[in-house]
Amino acid sequence: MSNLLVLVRHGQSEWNEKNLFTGWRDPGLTEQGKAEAHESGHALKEAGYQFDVAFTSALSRAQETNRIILEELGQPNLPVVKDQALNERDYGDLSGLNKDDAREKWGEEQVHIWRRSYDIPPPGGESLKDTAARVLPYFEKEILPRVLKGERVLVAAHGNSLRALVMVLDKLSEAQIVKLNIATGAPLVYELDDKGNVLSKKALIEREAH
Ligand SMILES: O=C(O)[C@@H](CO)OP(=O)(O)O
Repeated sequence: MSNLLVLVRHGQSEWNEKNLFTGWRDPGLTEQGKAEAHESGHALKEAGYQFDVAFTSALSRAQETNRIILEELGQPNLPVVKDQALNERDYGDLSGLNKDDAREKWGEEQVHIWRRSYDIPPPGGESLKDTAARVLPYFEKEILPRVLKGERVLVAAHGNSLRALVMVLDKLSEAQIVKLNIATGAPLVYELDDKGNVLSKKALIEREAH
């Protein structure tokens, strides 16, 4: 298949499990998170996918997920490009706080706005729009040209850096992006035409997103 782009969010992290805002903090994967990464790699292998290059962020949970997937695919030595442009959104002052405690303090609606709105940043952190302003130029300069050359590309990143990408690929509005959650360890397989438009999209694993 030509023009293959697979996006995958890292498996469950230790802070996902503890329900803490994470952002640019760097916890590792839980056992469940590692299992989700293995499952992703296995599903990609079963579906016959192989890659020419993988991109990931500067954070361990995405790098570890990427490593496990490549191991499952039998491609442990694939070139991997790591860049902080693909990092999770910076959660600013919320980083390290418990999400339920934050709801009690600021209210359910305010916390949902910080987590899922397009252009309202959490205090001291990045909105999705801010995140997109670093993810998209990186995608357009470093990732998309390689996809369009026919290289098969895997991107292992984060809930919100991937929401920024999916928003553009799926042509979602600011209202639609509020409702989009990306599940951990569940590859999204895109086939793009030679201009970068989406020809097909499928989720290889159905998992509930939180
Ligand atoms: O804490 C975070 O960094 C992210 C991803 O786990 O959380 P949220 O889903 O609230 O954007």
